[in-house]
Amino acid sequence: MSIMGKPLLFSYWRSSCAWRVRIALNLKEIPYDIKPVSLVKDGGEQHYNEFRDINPMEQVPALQIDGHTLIQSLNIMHYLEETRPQRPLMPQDVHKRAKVREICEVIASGIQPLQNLTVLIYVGEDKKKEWAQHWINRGLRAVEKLLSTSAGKYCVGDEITLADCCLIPQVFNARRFQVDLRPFPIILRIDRELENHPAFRAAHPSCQPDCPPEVGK
Ligand SMILES: O=C(O)/C=C\C(=O)CC(=O)CC(=O)O
Repeated sequence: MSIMGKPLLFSYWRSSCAWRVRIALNLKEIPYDIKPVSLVKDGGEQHYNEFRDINPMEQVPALQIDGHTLIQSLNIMHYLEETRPQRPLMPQDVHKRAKVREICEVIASGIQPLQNLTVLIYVGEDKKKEWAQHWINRGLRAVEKLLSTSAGKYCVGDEITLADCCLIPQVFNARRFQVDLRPFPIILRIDRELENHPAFRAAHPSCQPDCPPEVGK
């Protein structure tokens, strides 16, 4: 694997956290390679010793870049923002910056970890759908409320930011767990706005090298 060459993203096609980073890399037009880590094969390759050395949390994503290995999707996206100023994904205005971080945190700390694979396995097959729906619903209600004052064309104003990188994969997960999205018109509008954006499209699970063929394009 290339430490000093092209960045290498340890990714899984359906991981919403790896997907956030793929969107940011694409928006910034940073060429990168993908090393798929199957979260399901043989109990999960993320638990293998070799991967634990890369990410002790045994999760994707991890990004090898500039001679460093970075973990945690928000950390990685902020690193990209700080080192690759092209196509900024944070606004200039300090209050808008706070709004972007707020929406990212609500999703990355307040929703996604509660419906993560490891948590759903722990919750058990019988309860997992109801559990995921509950926490996604609760979180998206908050996001919709926040967007009612921050959104323009996108989550915060009219420029694409890190908040959009977090929102779109979370909407996919909401659909996956059959959450009724009709109470969230702003979220749905932003999702429609971005679904065909090339950077978002290329990052979509169905366009990943490790997407199972039966899922299709
Ligand atoms: O069923 C699978 O294919 C395994 C894992 C995932 O989708 C990824 C997650 O754990 C959910 C997420 O990223 O929010």
